[in-house]
Amino acid sequence: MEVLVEKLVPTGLGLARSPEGAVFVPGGLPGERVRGRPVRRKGAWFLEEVEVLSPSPLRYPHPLPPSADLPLVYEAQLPLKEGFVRESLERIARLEAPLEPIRPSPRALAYRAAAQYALHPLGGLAYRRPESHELQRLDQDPLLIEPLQEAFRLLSTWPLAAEEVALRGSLHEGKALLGLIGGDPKALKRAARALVREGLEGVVWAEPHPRGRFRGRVIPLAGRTELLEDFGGVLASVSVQSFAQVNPLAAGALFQEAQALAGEGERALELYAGSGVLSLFLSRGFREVVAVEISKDAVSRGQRDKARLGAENLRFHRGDAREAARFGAFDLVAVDPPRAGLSREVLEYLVSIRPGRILYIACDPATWARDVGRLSQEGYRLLFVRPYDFFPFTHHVEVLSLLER
Ligand SMILES: C[S@@+](CC[C@H](N)C(=O)[O-])C[C@H]1O[C@@H](n2cnc3c(N)ncnc32)[C@H](O)[C@@H]1O
Repeated sequence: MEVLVEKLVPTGLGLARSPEGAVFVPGGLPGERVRGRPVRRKGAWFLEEVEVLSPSPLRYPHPLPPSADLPLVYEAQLPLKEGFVRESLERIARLEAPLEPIRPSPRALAYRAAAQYALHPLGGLAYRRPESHELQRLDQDPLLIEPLQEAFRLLSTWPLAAEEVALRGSLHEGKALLGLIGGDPKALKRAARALVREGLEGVVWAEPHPRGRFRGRVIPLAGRTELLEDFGGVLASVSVQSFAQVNPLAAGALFQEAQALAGEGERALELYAGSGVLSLFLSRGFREVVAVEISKDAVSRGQRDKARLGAENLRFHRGDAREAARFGAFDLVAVDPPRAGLSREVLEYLVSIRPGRILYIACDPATWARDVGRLSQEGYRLLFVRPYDFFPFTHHVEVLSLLER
């Protein structure tokens, strides 16, 4: 089938029309004629084995990793991402709020401070296609920050008897940590020590787990387990084991603007707080801040960051955001949930305590729009929305927003 890609939809797929109806085109850019094999999945048509017949003049001309699903010159990515947020708001929340201009990533390349790869059995790092066992060997990843580019080169020369690697770097320290997932930790110890001698700052081993990386046992093998990173002027810890923002420069700018929007008050709550970097910002303007996070590693890093920075008025609670009701009422609640958005319980909690302001940071515009739509039915007004580009060369877009009742 041959079609013309008309636009990109918020999931990053190209959209084209055919005599059979709408067709989604992975990797197709607006204005491109493409050819591929139509496949019907979940009631929609998708093109597979896509061949671009007439490339867009805006197509990025240099190599990118397979995970980069928006291969456009940087300036052309930004209006598309802004459009994804506006479209989600209008179509899902049925709201027309003024959108602040998207804030570009301070770096279009070399911005990723965290990444995961499969290890190729013949050595080197590889990309595993979603829902497939097929491995594609990679010889570089220009999206990685410099210390991770070095780690990438080092790992390309060492065959390692593990299944996957997770990398975390720090721009502030100029260093990199490695997580080896799978294999035998005893057998990997010598390699881990050698990798530290070659320049990595630390190596941990993690047991593969069906529910995701770092859900099982984690054993430090050599060197350090944490680094310090600068997020908008706040020095906070990062590790391979638990969430920290992938693009520290872009996230730092978002946290600064979030703090300005949050202003001052008595009590603030952050749900889905990670190691509490945003809470550290909020602790400057609120008498008391409570940070709720489910990951043990993130909470223990947060506790140490809090002690090092002297944020006496910040309190961590390790637990599920659904338990928030036990902490009472707050002037401001900040949420930064995973892609699934807020759970029903968290929405019910917000509606019941009715904080004056809700600061909502989102990594998925569709679930954010769903939640914002629900909150607007409960009397909240969407006062501020700004898309942020945390992930150049991918369709992903972050949203900073403020609701007020
Ligand atoms: C998008 S991250 C945001 C972290 C933090 N705000 C930051 O910027 O570093 C989402 C966080 O929510 C946590 N999380 C996921 N489900 C949770 C739940 N049900 N209750 C509490 N935390 C949860 C994850 O462990 C992760 O740290």
